[in-house]
Amino acid sequence: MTRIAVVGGGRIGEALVSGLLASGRQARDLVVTERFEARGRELASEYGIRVTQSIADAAEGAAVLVVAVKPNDVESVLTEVAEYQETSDDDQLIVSLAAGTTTARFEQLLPAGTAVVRVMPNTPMLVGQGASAITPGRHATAVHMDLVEEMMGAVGMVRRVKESSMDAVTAVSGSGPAYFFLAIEAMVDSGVALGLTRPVARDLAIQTLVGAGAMLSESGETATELRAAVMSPGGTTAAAIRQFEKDGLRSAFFEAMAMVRDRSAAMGAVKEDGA
Ligand SMILES: NC(=O)C1=CN([C@@H]2O[C@H](COP(=O)(O)OP(=O)(O)OC[C@H]3O[C@@H](n4cnc5c(N)ncnc54)[C@H](OP(=O)(O)O)[C@@H]3O)[C@@H](O)[C@H]2O)C=CC1
Ligand SMILES: O=C(O)[C@@H]1CCC=N1
Repeated sequence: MTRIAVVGGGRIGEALVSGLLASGRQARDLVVTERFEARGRELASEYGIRVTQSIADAAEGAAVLVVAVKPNDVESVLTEVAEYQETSDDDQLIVSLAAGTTTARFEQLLPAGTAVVRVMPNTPMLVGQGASAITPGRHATAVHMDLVEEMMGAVGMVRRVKESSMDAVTAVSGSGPAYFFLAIEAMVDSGVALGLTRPVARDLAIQTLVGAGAMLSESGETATELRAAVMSPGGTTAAAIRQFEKDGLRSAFFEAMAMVRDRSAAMGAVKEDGA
């Protein structure tokens, strides 16, 4: 099976590894590079995978090299990857999970002709429920895209998009889990303020999100139709929705997600001097 090296064993690197193992991929086909030694030991013992501090060590024999470090660390990681590729016969497919960073930026930092596929994943891939968008760099072929689609498809759903859509994808699904986590925090606190115990408020709020999500994905009805079905005329839900609209919840989403788009675009700018 295709050997995958993941550079960066943080939250998203772990989510990918965990999701891939749960989907049936063998631990011997995965290797992680993590510079923080204690974190590396934690991942090795939790998942039974090989963890190394050396990028070259992980890259050797891997068909795919996934870059799962913070955007600020991408340049130093790719410098090491480029050094490795220039001294070896391997020509791995490079898969970027980094927000904002364009395939052009990756190509600038890697040997000429390197195949790059950019992915915007999200953390629910940890439990096989991820949502990813993928887009090819200039040298990625249909075979490379199929390979990445299969890899990310093992941990959730995948859509192919144009690279110009990646900032919007980040606003919807990349950052999206955090919006729902925030909503749950607020619902639990509010339930407690209204007299529920915290465990009861928590269980009810979480199952409500899970159930609503299942209805959205399985019923074939739109969010608007499903919301209307909860809102009895003149009833309790209508009172809540009226207050949310009065407080600008809908426009808060528009503004917050435009902020994500702008932040992602600013991180992605290709350096003019090619440095
Ligand atoms: N978290 C999320 O929900 C999502 C994140 N992403 C993207 O994924 C990437 C990673 O994010 P996230 O996992 O949250 O970040 P983390 O900080 O949790 O993980 C990054 C990890 O990479 C390690 N690292 C950095 N440089 C190297 C190196 N040279 N060699 C080996 N390991 C290295 C870091 O070590 P150290 O701690 O020592 O710095 C850290 O453990 C980012 O680019 C982000 O934009 C994309 C979609 C969703
Ligand atoms: O917050 C971030 O920058 C990353 C990208 C999408 C989700 N987390």
